[in-house]
Amino acid sequence: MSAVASAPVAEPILEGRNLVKRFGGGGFLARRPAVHALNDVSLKVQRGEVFAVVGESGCGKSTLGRVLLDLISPTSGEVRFEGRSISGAKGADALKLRRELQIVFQDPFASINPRMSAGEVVGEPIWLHGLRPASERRERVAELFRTVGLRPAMMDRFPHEFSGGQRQRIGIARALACEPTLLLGDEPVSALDVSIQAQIVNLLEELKERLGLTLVVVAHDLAVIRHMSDRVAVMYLGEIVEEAPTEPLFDQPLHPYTMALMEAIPQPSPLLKRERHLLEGDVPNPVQPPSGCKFHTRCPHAKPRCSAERPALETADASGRRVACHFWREIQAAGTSASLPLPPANERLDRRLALYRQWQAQKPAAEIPA
Ligand SMILES: Nc1ncnc2c1ncn2[C@@H]1O[C@H](COP(=O)(O)OP(=O)(O)OP(=O)(O)O)[C@@H](O)[C@H]1O
Repeated sequence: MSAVASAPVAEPILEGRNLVKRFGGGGFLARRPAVHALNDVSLKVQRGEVFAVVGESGCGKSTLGRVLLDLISPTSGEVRFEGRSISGAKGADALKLRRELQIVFQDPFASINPRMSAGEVVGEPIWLHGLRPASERRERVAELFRTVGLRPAMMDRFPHEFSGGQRQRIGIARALACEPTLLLGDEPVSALDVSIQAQIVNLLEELKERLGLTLVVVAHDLAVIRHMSDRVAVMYLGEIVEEAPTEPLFDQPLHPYTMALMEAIPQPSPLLKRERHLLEGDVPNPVQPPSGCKFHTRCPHAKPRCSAERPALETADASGRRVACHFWREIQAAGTSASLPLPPANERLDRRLALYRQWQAQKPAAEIPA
C-alpha cells in the first residue's frame, strides 16, 4: 500500500487542457504556413496563488495568457474557469466571465482612446457592466484611484499627463473596476523603470491579499517572477517544459532550459560563471519547430532520442513539480552548476539582486501624493 496519504485536491480556479494555438495556415491565410504558438499546453491555477509563466520572447507566453482569458480562441483544447468550460459561454455567462477575468497589459493605454480622461478610462467598465448606478460611479472611480495609490483629483487628467508607473496604476484600477476574481498581468512591469517596477509589483501583491485575487503573471524577467510567484511554468516554443513551486525551481532547476535561464541571471561570484551553459543561438522558428524535444537544438545534454521523441511533462516529485526532459534524472545525477554550493554573496551584487532584496524589505508601495 502506498505510504502517501491522498490529500483532497482543490479544484483549480483556472485550467487549460491540451491547448493548441496555430496562427495562419488555414482559411484565407492558407498560403502562409501556420505559426505553432501553443502546442498541447495543460496547466492548473489554484485559487489565491500567483502563477507565473516565463520564457524567452516568442515562446508563447502572451498567446497562452490571451487563450486563458478567452481573448482569442484556441485552435483546440479547452479552458475551464471555476470548473466550467469558458469556450462555449454565451450571453450573460460570457459577460460575467469577461468581468471576472481581467488583464493588465504592459502599456494599459495602448488600446485606449487617448481622448478619454483617466477617470473615464477607469469608469468605462463600471458603465459597460452596469456595476453601479450612474449616481455612484464617480465616487466608485475615486475609490479605485485611492485603492491603487492615486489621488482622485487626477481623474480629469489625460493619459499623456501621467508617468509610466501612474499609467500602470490606472490600468490596474480599470481592471479592478470590473471586480475581478483573477487578474492576468502580461509583462505588467517590463516597460517601467526598475525603481517603479518594485512599487507596481508591491501594489499587485497588496491588492491580491486585500481583495483575495488570483494572479497569473506572464513575464520574461526572472527577478519579478521570483519575487512575486508561488508557482512557475517555464515555456519554450509553445510548450511547458517545467512547472514547479518557485523556490525549488530557482534552487534546483531540473530542465536544461530552465537551468540555462537561471544561469543567465548574473551571479554574485565569478566561480559560478565557469559552470554556465548560456543559451546559444535563437529560439527556432515556430513555423517549423524542431522534432521531438523542441529544445534539443540548443541543449548541451541532447542525445539522439531527444530529436526523435517528444518528452512527456511528467511529475517529478511530491510537490507536483513537472518536467519534460528524457534525461532530467541523469543530468541531475551528473551534477550541474545549479547544484554547486553558492559562495558567500559579497562583492558586485547585480542591480537586480539588490532590487530583489529591496522588494522584500519595502512594503507597501503607494504612489506619493503630489
Ligand atoms: N496574431 C498573430 N499572428 C501570427 N503570429 C502570431 C500572432 N501572435 C503571436 N504570434 C506568434 O506566435 C508566437 C508566440 O508569440 P507570443 O507573443 O505569444 O510570445 P511571447 O512569449 O509572449 O513573446 P513576447 O514576450 O515577445 O511577446 C510568436 O512566434 C509570434 O510571432
